[in-house]
Amino acid sequence: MRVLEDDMFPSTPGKVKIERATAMNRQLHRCFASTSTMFLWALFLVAMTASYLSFQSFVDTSSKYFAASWGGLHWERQIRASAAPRRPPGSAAGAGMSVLVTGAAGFVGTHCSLALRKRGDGVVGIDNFNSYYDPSLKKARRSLLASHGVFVIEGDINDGRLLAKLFDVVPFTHVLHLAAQAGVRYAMENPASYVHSNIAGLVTLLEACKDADPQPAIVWASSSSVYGLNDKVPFTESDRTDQPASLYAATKKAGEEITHTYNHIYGLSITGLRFFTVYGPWGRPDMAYFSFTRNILQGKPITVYRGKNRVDLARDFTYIDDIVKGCLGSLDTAGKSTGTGGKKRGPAPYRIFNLGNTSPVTVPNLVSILEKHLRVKAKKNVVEMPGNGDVPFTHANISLARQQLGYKPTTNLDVGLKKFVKWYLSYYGYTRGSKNL
Ligand SMILES: O=C(O)[C@H]1O[C@H](OP(=O)(O)OP(=O)(O)OC[C@H]2O[C@@H](n3ccc(=O)[nH]c3=O)[C@H](O)[C@@H]2O)[C@H](O)[C@@H](O)[C@@H]1O
Repeated sequence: MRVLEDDMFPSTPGKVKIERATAMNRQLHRCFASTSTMFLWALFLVAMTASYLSFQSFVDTSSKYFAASWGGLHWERQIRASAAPRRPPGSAAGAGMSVLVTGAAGFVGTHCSLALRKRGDGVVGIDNFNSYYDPSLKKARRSLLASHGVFVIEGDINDGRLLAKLFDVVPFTHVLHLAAQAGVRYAMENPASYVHSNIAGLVTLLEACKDADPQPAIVWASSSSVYGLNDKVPFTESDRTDQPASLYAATKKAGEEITHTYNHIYGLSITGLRFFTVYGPWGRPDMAYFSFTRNILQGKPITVYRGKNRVDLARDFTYIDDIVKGCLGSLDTAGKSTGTGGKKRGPAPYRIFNLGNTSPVTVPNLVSILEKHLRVKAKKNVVEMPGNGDVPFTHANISLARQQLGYKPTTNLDVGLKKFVKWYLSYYGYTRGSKNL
């Protein structure tokens, strides 16, 4: 510091004060000038950063907006192409349907969409790709559908504007409504999601259908869980369904009542299908057969629930291909809706069918079959069924579906699980005989 001062100031004493003062003024001025320059630079940088950030957020928002957006000529063209039936004119099977499949990237939705497409019907899918379970599986299903010419829109059934637009672009003859919040026990974790999809979403969809001209016929997924605490076996469509054991079941039962209202007031043709624990390739990872398979292969324990008095739980497990036949049979036999311009012109069909397998299997038996096909022993924790909405058993009477839809399940649990395991190993990259199996 000392050295610096000496260097800066001349040694002549008389001049020192003046020169020092002048020098100090210069210094101060320089200093002031550089501070204000720095201040200006700082201001400039702040302004640049702020405009960069706001530009970024604009880009983010608009890219989100554009990603979630729909509409436009290209979009409409894709929808029309996907919705167009491809049956040869004059073919024995008739002209072909144009079906809007909700939940098309879901398990049952994918299988039904493919089956419809393969026989020459037009299909447009809609799915919100939510994260209830691994969305990458839903995206893989969407790719499979795309490879067969089925276009799946990413959108929510709660979006009334989107639905109105869809009916504007395509006069769908049928709606296969499979979008839902599924899962019995998850309702205790996230009750609102059941109300959002199974109640509010359903009403939004029905509103769009009732306003559509022509009105489509609707086939939709109810559930075996509506039988709730009913203990009269096998479960028949006319049995009591006013004692649900879970919120999930209650929302499905509400769906049956809500669809009845739209049938009664607006003349919508309605078919509700009570599915019984559907399983198979491309299935739902939240279901027991799927999560058991995953855990068994990873050497992790599985929890097997048991009923009161050590009674095993049982389900009327139904293979996906049988369910698909039931869904297509329902679409084929659904009578027309009768309303136009939101007004009913006459009575329209209202039907409810069980789609089950008619031979319940206990959960421990399910585990044994999986062990056999996986060639791995399960580590089982057997615990008493918690009070979480589960019911001890299900068993379908399918006489009505057999009679009216020609529904006849042909795959037993052993055969069905063998097919599931084959798919699972291939999809998740396991190779028999290698060290990963
Ligand atoms: O048929 C139906 O209506 C319903 O079928 C299934 O519900 P659920 O039968 O409970 O099917 P899983 O969750 O696969 O359970 C099957 C059986 O395994 C048992 N389980 C489940 C999970 C577990 O960790 N351990 C276990 O023992 C359950 O108690 C049940 O008895 C579906 O998840 C519902 O979406 C569908 O509506």
